[in-house]
Amino acid sequence: MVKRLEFTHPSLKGKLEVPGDKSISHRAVMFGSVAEGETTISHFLEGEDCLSTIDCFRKLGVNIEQNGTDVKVFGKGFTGLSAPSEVLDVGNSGTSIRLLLGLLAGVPFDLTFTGDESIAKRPMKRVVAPLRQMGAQINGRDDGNLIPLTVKGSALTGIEYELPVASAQVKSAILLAGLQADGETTVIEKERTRDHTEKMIQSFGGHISVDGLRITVRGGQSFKGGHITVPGDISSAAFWLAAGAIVPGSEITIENVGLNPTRTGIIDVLREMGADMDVFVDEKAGLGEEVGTITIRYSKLRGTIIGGDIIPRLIDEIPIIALMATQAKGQTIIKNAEELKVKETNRIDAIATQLGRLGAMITPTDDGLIIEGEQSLHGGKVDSLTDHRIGMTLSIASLLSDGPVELENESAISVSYPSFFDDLERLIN
Ligand SMILES: O=C(O)C1=C[C@@H](OP(=O)(O)O)[C@@H](O)[C@H](O)C1
Ligand SMILES: C=C(OP(=O)(O)O)C(=O)O
Repeated sequence: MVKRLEFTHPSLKGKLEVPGDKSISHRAVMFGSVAEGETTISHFLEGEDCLSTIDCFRKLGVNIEQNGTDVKVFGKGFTGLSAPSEVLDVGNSGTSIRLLLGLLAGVPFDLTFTGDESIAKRPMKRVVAPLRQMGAQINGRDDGNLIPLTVKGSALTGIEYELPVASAQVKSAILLAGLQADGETTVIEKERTRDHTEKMIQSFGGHISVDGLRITVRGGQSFKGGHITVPGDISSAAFWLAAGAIVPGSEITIENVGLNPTRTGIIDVLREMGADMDVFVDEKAGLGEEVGTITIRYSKLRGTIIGGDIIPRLIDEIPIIALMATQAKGQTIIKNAEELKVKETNRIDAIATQLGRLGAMITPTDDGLIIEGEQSLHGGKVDSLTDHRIGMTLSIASLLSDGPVELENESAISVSYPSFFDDLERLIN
């Protein structure tokens, strides 16, 4: 499908709430399923990725009622899951497969995972290798580096594991396996990554110890269901933060957005680039997750250098940050972001080629991008390459382009933000 995006001197104004956080929505369903008793979830992200997680647990015998953004999970406990008669299909979702491999490595039955064309290219050895060290029996293409993968549920033993990559998915997979392993499991992070799994273990009544970058869980724990209100996803809000900052005449307020410090790298970058922005931390969402309100107004930005330990705190926001940088005064350099190569697409290439089609001068490097500032964009034909974040970045770019933008594969956006174009229309003046 092709979407034609054509705007004449738009400005974006208004208040909105973005859909629920994708990382937290996945984890709420996972913990709700292996907890005892009922879990109710409100402001759940009804995006395709999180629906894939629900679908997998239904196939594992968990009764889940989903009514829009309200979800009720009738937990079965770790021991109540049943052998699926079908293959578990994670669709486009890296978070689903990597976390489920950990969560399910120790169940007493066999299962098979598959997914779409993009997930079939994404590396799985990063989770398969440590899980095998724990005793998991996982087999698949390319010695388990690529799906389809089969898991032959087996007894697990705790390990101490130093993460070779800064990845919350790998950390979470090991911790989730550790919950069913014999003894203790310790993960040592390279750099701090999003800590929603750690917070959720606690809010479901479990125990976890976090000592700097060293995180330990013990096996044999049980969890108790409860209520979870999912904060708005800062990774979705990022598109409006960028649009507000670079589209002349804009002023946007985003309410109830998650402000967990392991996710707020975009706010640090906006400040560094000189954005006109107010951030208020309002309340706790009941998960130990900070929530608040951000207001952003158009202003002239300046280029910056982004690298080091901020990268995991903004990894999914790099496509939209690259677009912001095309409008800033001076050059922007993004480095230490090689992980972008193994997302839904190779995002380093996708950003450079697709924004390049609209006239942006962006040089891909081995671990990031060099972006020239103060560029004017023109219309053209672009492609999301079936990557939701690339699709949304190109849609925001169309607000600045002189001439229509034709976006191919726009439907990918529903992976994380099904109401993206409705919200865009509401904000346009
Ligand atoms: O744990 C999570 O929910 C996620 C972790 C990140 O992936 P990596 O762990 O591969 O960096 C991120 O890119 C993804 O969108 C969601
Ligand atoms: C990388 C992403 O997600 P996942 O790894 O879950 O596919 C993303 O949402 O940008």
